[in-house]
Amino acid sequence: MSLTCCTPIQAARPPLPVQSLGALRSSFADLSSFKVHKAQASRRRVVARRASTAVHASEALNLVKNVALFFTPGALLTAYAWFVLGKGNLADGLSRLLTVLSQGYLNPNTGGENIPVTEGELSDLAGDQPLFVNLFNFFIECGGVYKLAFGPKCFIVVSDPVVFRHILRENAFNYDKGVLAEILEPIMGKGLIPADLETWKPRRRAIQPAFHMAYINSMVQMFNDCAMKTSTKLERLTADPSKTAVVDMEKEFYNLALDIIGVGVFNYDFDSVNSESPIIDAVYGLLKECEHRSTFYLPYWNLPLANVVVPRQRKFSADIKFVNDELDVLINKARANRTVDDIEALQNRNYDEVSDPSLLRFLLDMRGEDATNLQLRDDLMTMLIAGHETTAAVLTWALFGFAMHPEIQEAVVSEIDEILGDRKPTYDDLAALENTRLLCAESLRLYPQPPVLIRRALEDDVLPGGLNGDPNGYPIDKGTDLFLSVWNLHRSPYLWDNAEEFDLGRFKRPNTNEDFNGAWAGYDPEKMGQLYPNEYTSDFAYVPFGGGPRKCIGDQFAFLEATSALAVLLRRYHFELATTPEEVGRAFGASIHTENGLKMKITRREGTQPAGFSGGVSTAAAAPGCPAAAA
Ligand code: HEM
Repeated sequence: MSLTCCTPIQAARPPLPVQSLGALRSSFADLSSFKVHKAQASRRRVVARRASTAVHASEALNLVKNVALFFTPGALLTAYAWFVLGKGNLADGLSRLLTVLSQGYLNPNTGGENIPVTEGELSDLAGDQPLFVNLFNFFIECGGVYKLAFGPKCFIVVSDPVVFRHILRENAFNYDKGVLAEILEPIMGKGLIPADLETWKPRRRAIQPAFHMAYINSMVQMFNDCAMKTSTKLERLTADPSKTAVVDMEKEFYNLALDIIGVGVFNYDFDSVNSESPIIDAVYGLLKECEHRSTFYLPYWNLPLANVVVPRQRKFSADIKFVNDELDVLINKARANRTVDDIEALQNRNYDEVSDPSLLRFLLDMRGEDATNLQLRDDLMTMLIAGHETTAAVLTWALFGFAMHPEIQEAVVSEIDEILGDRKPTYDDLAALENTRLLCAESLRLYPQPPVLIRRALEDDVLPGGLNGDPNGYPIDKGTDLFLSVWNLHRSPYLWDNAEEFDLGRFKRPNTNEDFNGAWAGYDPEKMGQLYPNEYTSDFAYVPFGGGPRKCIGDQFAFLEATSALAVLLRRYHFELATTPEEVGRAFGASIHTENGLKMKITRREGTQPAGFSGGVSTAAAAPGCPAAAA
């Protein structure tokens, strides 16, 4: 790799462990065509240039295909972009021009004159790797806080736990979701994730109590029943012992997670594990569009007529209308059966007897909560999207990590056999499955979803310098856009031993780095009172669910869901990778989920019960929408 460090601050940084370097070399081998120039200017600057003109040409072609379609005086503007705006290739010129036109400003001032700068063109980043993977390289080169000045926009990239803590918790209300809110607003409206602070505060206060203990317990029963539905499907697929069943488990996890979130949020059974339907198509269309918008460089969908002329935007308009109409029907139906009560009374209901335990029901029944249909729809849509792909990704990567490590398989499966057998797990059982939980936790460390959190400063602020940064901190201006790279944080060689390694025991060991001079408290497993290691146990070095007031509201829901699904499936089946690990790894690099799926050879484990639970632990009725598990 030709990237080198040059500044005094970087030279003072501890050398990378050999293992990390090896892994970095292989992970980022294709970045070796980057060339770094060292500049001794007062402002440190790293200029990266991509050498391959072939890549430039194909990127340019793709971008032109995407934008020229609707950009009416295309030829004129292309020429303007390329020749008048100057440097880079055609794609770079178009990127600058379109962003200027659609967002109305050029190179906003981000303050932070003393922040190391990584500067280049859009095409420098648009290689085979997604943006967040490239950002790791620049982190190693420039430090825990640096400016990314590629194309027309400038972001500050954060990879340091002390700075994460400042932005997410200590000065959290100085930041909103910025670019992310702009991207998600057409889909989630004013739902919790994109909401401005004024909208967010009362909605968070209203929704938080809905995730109470009785609800979570009732959800655990539903998770088990839905996971059993997947197990029953695998039983069918493995029925013929003369044939090896190869199943795309990523797809199965996406279906399972969709069924679960539908029931948990609005008591709607998509039944996507077993069937296909227009509503499932439309929801998947929206999820794909969310991914597309959050990873595409140019917000072309904001341009006039984009939703008429661009086929994928036409499909998006149709999908969102379809899903919104369905949600309206569900909300109106639930509204018609409203039985209003105080929060405490609602939380103390006997959930074994409640036919509709969903969040929607709780929000409608809560006294004093008179959210409009529009606000409820935004909240439901947000949770549908926030709770689906994220959980499916954890399951996919946990199974990948499991399949890759025989010693992990042994530790996880023997624990499930011992604690559960074929019994239906309760909350306490899932809490006792330490190895299965740590399997999920380690997957979330190496493959965090989302890999980057986005913020915009509402007022001027001073960011802490972090490890080896400026001891006086970094002043930033109001309006500054920030990428908080969870990916970098979770793989940081300054925070984790053998950071690139999938290690089930990692979160059982304490960990610290004295170079922080006490500014970072390190990781302490003794603090782990909850189901999973989090921002408190790691002092903001491990934040798969974010941290501070805007932390994920569904963290327990998701963690229990993933643990339950793995417990049910790993007990009953052997899973063996049907493709090479490199293929899976490469696919991950190309997308936020695996591109070719996670193909697994599946065989039944003898002596287990694949199509039902045994042993009478749970007395809970089967969750609505999911089949009653055999007792
Ligand atoms: C493994 C699964 C999940 C992961 C990794 C995850 C991750 C996250 C992260 C990192 C955030 C913070 C975003 C930020 O600070 O910008 C967040 C927020 C959020 N998540 Fe999750 N999430 C998961 C599952 C869920 C589920 C199941 C639900 C709902 C049932 C949910 C609902 C939300 C909501 C509503 C927010 C916004 C919270 C707020 O701003 O107040 N998430 N999630």
